[in-house]
Amino acid sequence: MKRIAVLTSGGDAPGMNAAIRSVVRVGIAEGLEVYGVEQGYAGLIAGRFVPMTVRSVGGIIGLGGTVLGSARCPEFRTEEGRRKAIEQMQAHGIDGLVVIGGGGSQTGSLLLHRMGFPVAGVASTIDNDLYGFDLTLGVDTALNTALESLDRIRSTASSHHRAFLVEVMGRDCGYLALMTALAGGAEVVVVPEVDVDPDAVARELREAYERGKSHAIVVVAEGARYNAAAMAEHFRERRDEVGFELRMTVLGHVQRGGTPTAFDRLLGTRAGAMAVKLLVEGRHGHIAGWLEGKVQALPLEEVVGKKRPLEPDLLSLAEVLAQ
Ligand SMILES: Nc1ncnc2c1ncn2[C@@H]1O[C@H](COP(=O)(O)OP(=O)(O)O)[C@@H](O)[C@H]1O
Ligand SMILES: O=P(O)(O)OC[C@H]1O[C@](O)(COP(=O)(O)O)[C@@H](O)[C@@H]1O
Ligand SMILES: [Mg+2]
Repeated sequence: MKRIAVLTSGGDAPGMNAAIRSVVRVGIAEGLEVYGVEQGYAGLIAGRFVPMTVRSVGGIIGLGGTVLGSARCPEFRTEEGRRKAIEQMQAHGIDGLVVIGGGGSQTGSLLLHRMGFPVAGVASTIDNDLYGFDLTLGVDTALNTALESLDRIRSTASSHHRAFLVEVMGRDCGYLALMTALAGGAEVVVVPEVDVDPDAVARELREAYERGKSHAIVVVAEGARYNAAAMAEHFRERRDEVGFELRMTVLGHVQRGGTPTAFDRLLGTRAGAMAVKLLVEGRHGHIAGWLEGKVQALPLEEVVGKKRPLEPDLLSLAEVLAQ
């Protein structure tokens, strides 16, 4: 292997820049030429390769987002699109690819691997929905950001004796919501993995009100059957059942931006380094991520296409603690 490329794909995640920096510098230290691909798979298909030097990644370790840019690329979902991507890499003499991204991106990288192109992944998404890993790159920062917002909401909720519906990201995975609720001391958490009746949520709020709580926080995952807006709409005509006056905050992309935590910088750094080693050592079709207290590689075949379960114990713990 002489020349590798690195791209970031899907929703950006804090720590991606640390991973890019690590891929570039470890790759160069291994004697490889390293190219960055702009805008994820869209840039791969269009041949947007930029030669990287040790200097091109100077000063980026603490930056949120991704200096390479990211994209969602429908064309890459087609075999034709993936063939074009491989042709572009061959035309540029690239013989290995590091894909920094989440479940969708790694589905794409597995398909490249099956087409015979050497790939290595870095498990990266704020959703923490990748099967097989304990934590993906960006989750720690996103969780801390959501938590900071929740703390701010709680103080104003308490002053006004209100209940808040706080919606957090995670696509169809409830991990961020559950952990935000647990770490933020929320009264109720609503995740996509459990079908929650909004009337049951109203009852819980009412009980909290009658117990004399000064506020109540419901953390709602965006992918739940009733997201925050749907839940608020459901409660609109039932204010008396809830007790508290109600407000809603959708945290949205705030959770995806900002400076990566120490954990995410270190995870990006170590997983990026491992991805390069995987390519160099010929362990193609693997993905590096955080598992059991260290960075480990798993075969993409074992990771892609499976659903990461939520820990049921933590769901019941959140319920017990919400007294
Ligand atoms: N089933 C698939 N087959 C091929 N490529 C895919 C597939 N799913 C996603 N991708 C590619 O990966 C990109 C990012 O996926 P997405 O699900 O949006 O983000 P993430 O990788 O963060 O989960 C998509 O825009 C598409 O180009
Ligand atoms: O940025 P967009 O395109 O609005 O997408 C929002 C989605 O991206 C995420 O922030 C991250 O998801 P991915 O890591 O799968 O890209 C989800 O939590 C959210 O549902
Ligand atoms: Mg995803």
